[in-house]
Amino acid sequence: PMGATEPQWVLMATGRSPTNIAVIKYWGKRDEALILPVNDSISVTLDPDHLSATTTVAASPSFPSDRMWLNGKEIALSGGRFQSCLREIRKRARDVEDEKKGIKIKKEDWEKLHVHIASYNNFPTAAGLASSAAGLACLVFTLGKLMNVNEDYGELSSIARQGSGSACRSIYGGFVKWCMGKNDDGSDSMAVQLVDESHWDDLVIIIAVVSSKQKETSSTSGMRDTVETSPLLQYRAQTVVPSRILKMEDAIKNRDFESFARIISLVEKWNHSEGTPQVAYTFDAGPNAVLIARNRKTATLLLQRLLYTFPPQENDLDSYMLGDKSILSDAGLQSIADVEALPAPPEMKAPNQKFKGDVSYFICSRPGAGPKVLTDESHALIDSATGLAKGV
Ligand SMILES: Nc1ncnc2c1ncn2[C@@H]1O[C@H](COP(=O)(O)OP(=O)(O)OP(=O)(O)O)[C@@H](O)[C@H]1O
Ligand SMILES: C[C@@](O)(CCOP(=O)(O)OP(=O)(O)O)CC(=O)O
Repeated sequence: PMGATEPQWVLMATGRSPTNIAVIKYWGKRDEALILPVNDSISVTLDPDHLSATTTVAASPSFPSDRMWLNGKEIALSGGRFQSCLREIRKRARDVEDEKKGIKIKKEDWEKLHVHIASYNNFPTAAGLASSAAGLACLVFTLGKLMNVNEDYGELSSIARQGSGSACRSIYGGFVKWCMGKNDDGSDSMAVQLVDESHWDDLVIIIAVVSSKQKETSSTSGMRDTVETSPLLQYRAQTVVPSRILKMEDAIKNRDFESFARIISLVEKWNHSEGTPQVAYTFDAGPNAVLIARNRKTATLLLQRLLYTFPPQENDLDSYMLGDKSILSDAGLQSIADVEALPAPPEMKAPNQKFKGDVSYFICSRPGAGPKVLTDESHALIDSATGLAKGV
């Protein structure tokens, strides 16, 4: 029933996708348009409760064009990456029937139907916290649901890859490997799940957000510069990464924190003084540190050290720790007074080194699950009556 005289309908789907943090980084492309990398990479997916994108996609015969709102502001969909994702999902669209709403869409109708997309990130966008990974994975996953796409997750990851490379890894939970592939058309460049989020669930991941300002250099242009100017990148891609990928896969499968931490380096002093690594750390293309503690107990000891050294600027602990706030009480830190009473860590040689205000806030997270559909209509970001983003 798509005639102009019929009452117009709006069909919607809402999904939520996690971010991921690479422990073996993707850096450098061999094909810019298809987003094909020069090396394999491995990441851990973060709990979507703490860091995720939520996206509603809507289709209606009354929409004259495709439109998108990100965090309440309309943005252009004309970019090649958004267009690739839309095109690839549309190509795979199938018949959809919603009996309750009396909507019937034939496979071939999808070519003519336009979509409205509204997305919201529950963390800062374009600040080096992989918003593009969560965002593009969520767009592809949710469009796929709306259009009843039947492809397996490998295929979806390959489409998400064309939106942003790291997005292909956010299609799965747990630990994920992006296999670079060999084919020129990118058909074998996709992500696979190594283990799900329950495999190594005592890991605690604390992100120190040093700056949530928009980065000056995007990963896209940063890695382009590296490809063009660094004679070392080839050596990394061809020699360093392949052997590390194997070691990292073994470390993950065996929950071998020592190997895992050695590969991505150490939180130097403490790990040295303990003799065996307690915490691993990694950075993406930005200033924010991602700290990975081997278990909850270690995470509380880490947090005491972090808050001793980086006390909050404002006298408010609640806004200083986002995500899983319960880590604060586990560490015995209920109030600013508790933070002020923290003793200097024994391994610290210059105990007066405190850097108030250097960290904006922390986010406490853990390995998390992959994308999912949010069926409860209250999560929808598009108003089904108007077809427009809510609250704009
Ligand atoms: N929820 C979303 N839905 C769709 N697109 C998004 C979403 N969030 C971010 N993006 C896209 O990703 C871009 C930001 O990506 P960019 O790579 O610059 O930053 P980042 O992903 O936060 O950092 P990095 O990838 O280096 O960790 C935005 O300008 C927008 O185009
Ligand atoms: C440092 C990284 O986070 C780089 C991520 O780069 P993007 O995936 O954001 O780049 P594009 O493919 O150009 O969109 C490392 C990683 O996630 O593996």
